Amino acid sequence: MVHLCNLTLSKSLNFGVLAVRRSLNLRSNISSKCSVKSIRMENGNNCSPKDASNESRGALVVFEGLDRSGKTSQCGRLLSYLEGLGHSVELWRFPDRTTSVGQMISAYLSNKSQLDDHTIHLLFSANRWEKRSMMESKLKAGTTLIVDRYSYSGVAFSSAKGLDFEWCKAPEIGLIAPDLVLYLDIPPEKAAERGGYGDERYEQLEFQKKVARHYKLLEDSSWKIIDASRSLEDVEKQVKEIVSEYVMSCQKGKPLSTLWSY
Ligand SMILES: Nc1ncnc2c1ncn2[C@@H]1O[C@H](COP(=O)(O)OP(=O)(O)OP(=O)(O)O)[C@@H](O)[C@H]1O
Ligand SMILES: Cc1cn([C@H]2C[C@H](O)[C@@H](COP(=O)(O)O)O2)c(=O)[nH]c1=O
Repeated sequence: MVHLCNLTLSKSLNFGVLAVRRSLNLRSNISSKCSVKSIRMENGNNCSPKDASNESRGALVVFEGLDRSGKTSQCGRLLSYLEGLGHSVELWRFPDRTTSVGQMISAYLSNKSQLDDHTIHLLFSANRWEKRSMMESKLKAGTTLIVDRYSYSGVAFSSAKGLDFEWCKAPEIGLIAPDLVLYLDIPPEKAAERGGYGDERYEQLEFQKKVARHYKLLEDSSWKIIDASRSLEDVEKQVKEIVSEYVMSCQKGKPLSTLWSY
């Protein structure tokens, strides 16, 4: 089914570099605009007809899961692994607290400010939109992006507060769809036993149980569920086994697509 999306992408705002850019950059074919017709995909819509041209690109690999499920630890390990294989790869995270929007989010999460639930939801989304065009450029230039949290966190956490699920998804429509979502699955009670839990606003056991239920509603064909209650090394091994295949298929020219299919 043909689906019109007519996206006009904003120019990238300050690219607060959490990203670690290293290693070989195999190609440079940078286009930061996309204004277009799209075709429905399994977990999203094609970004533009041009993106269906089988050009080599980097993969968008997203880690999701409850607070303290081990995402940051696994992102770091995967970064080292892919760099070791000679890939161009960067590590990103959302919220990106370095931008002015990100600083508002950070103040909210650390209980230094209060915001209406809808407002903070839209700020989280805006924080992804301000990176959207840079994300597309990097991927098209052949850089694989490992991203610590993305739109799924946005929807799972806000809908767990009671906001309408579809309303929560709406501002994410048109962001780049991940090629792979690695969901680190852990019982909320076990995550709560891990270091540093309880420092920020959402790190409360009963709330995290609700978030886990809302995450499950978001699972689609791009997801792989990983048992994150195992050792760091066992989780790392499984992540590596899964990711290589996705990086290769993007190198072979899998088209970019956008969130969100219905
Ligand atoms: N598989 C594991 N087994 C035991 N401890 C782990 C494992 N993975 C991570 N940890 C520990 O749990 C804590 C949280 O890990 P990490 O920061 O990677 O999680 P996170 O999902 O990124 O957390 P958050 O979302 O709250 O930022 C750290 O102290 C880390 O060393
Ligand atoms: C991206 C995103 C995150 N959240 C929540 C999830 C976590 O509780 C915090 C971020 O903590 P981290 O240690 O920096 O991962 O924010 C959210 O509610 N909505 C989002 O879009």
